Amino acid sequence: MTQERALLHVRDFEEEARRRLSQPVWDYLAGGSGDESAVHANQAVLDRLGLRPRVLTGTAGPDLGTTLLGRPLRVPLGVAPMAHHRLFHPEGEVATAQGAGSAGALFIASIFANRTLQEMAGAASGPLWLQLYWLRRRDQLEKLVASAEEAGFGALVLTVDAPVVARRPRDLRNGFSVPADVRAVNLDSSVMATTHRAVTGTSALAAHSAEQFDTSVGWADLAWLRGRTKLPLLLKGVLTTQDARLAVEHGMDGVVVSNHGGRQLPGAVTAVAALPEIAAAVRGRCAVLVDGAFRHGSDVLKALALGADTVLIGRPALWGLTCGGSTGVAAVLGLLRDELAEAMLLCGLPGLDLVDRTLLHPHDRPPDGRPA
Ligand SMILES: Cc1cc2nc3c(=O)[nH]c(=O)nc-3n(C[C@H](O)[C@H](O)[C@H](O)COP(=O)(O)O)c2cc1C
Ligand SMILES: CC(C)CC(=O)C(=O)O
Repeated sequence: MTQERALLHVRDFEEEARRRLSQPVWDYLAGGSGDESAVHANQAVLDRLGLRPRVLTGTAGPDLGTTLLGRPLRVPLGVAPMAHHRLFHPEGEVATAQGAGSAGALFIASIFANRTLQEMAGAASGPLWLQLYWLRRRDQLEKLVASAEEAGFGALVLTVDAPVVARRPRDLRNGFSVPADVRAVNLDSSVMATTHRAVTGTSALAAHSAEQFDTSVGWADLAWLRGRTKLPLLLKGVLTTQDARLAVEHGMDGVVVSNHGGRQLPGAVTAVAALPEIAAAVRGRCAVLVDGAFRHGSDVLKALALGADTVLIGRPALWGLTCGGSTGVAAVLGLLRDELAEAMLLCGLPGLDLVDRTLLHPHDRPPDGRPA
C-alpha cells in the first residue's frame, strides 16, 4: 500500500479509496437508493447507541473466537457479498479472499464475482460462502450451486431484498455500466451482457436485474434450492420477525439482517433497529448475521450486544481492496478486529459469551430505524 499518511481508522481508507477511484465507480460503491437517507440512517442509528462499560473486572486481552454454523471463526467478522471486485483492484475477489482469511474473517463471494469459484477457494484460508440472486435462468443457479459445493464453499446466501436493483440516482446520472473486461465469470456471458451496455440516463445493473432476476419466487420455491444442496442456506435482506420466522420454518440455517447498505428499499428500517427483535424471534434456531455501516470495532460490539452472531462489513472491505489489494482488505478487517478487542477490554469483557444487551442502556436502544 503506497500512501502519504498512515491509515489509522477505517474512514482513512475511505478517503484514500475515493481519491483513487473514478467518479462513476466511486458513486456505485458509495451510493444508495432514493435520497440515500437509509445510508445515513444506518450510521446514525449506531452512533446513537452508547456502550456501558463495567470497570475493575480484571480482564486481560479478550478472546474474539466464536463459532458460526458450527464452524470456528477467529473473529465475529465477515466480508459482505459485493459484486465486481475487479472494479476496485485487478486481482478482484482473490485478493479479498486472501485478505479476509489472513484477518480470520469469513468471506461471502457475490454471484457476480469476477474470479472463478475455484480461484477464490484456492485463495481463501478462512470460511468462504457464496451469495446468490434468484435468476430466471435456473439452470445457471443449479450449475453454480453444484460448483460451489464441489469447490468447497461452506454455505449459500440467497439475497431476497432485491427482486430488482432499486433506482440509485448516482448510477442513473452516470449511466453506470460494468466495463467489458470486468466479467462475472461464474455465469454464462449471455446472462451478463446487459450489465456491460451503457445507456445514458440509465443504470445497466438495474436494466440487467429487470431482465434476469426472477421476481416470481416465493417461500415455496426455497424447497427447490434446498433440494439441490446439502450446504447450509441463509437468507440475506431480512428485516422483520415474520420473515425471520418463515426462514426458520422453511429450513434456512441463518438470516442476514440487512437493508443492503441503504441501496435497495428507500426509507427501509435499519438492520440495527430490526436486529434485537429478529434475534429474539429466532434465537438458537438459526444463525443471525447483520450488516450496514459498521465502521469501528465499537460498532461491531453494539451489534453483538443486540444479538448478532457475526457482523458483515461491506464498503470498507472494498476501500481496503482499492488501497492495497489483499493487504488493504486485511488491514481494514485487522483494524476492526483490534478495535473490537480494545472496546471489549474497555468494557471489561473477556470473551464474546459475556456480550449481551446490558451493554447498552435501555434508552439508547433503537425504537425504530430513524435517527432522532
Ligand atoms: C459495491 C457494492 C456491491 C454490492 N453487491 C452485492 C451483491 O452482489 N449481493 C448482495 O447480496 N449484496 C450486495 N451488496 C450489499 C452488501 O452485501 C451489504 O449488504 C452492504 O454493503 C452493507 O452495508 P455497508 O456497505 O454499509 O457495510 C453490495 C454493496 C456494495 C457497496
Ligand atoms: C450487481 C448488483 C445487483 C449488486 C448489488 O447488490 C448492489 O450493487 O448493491
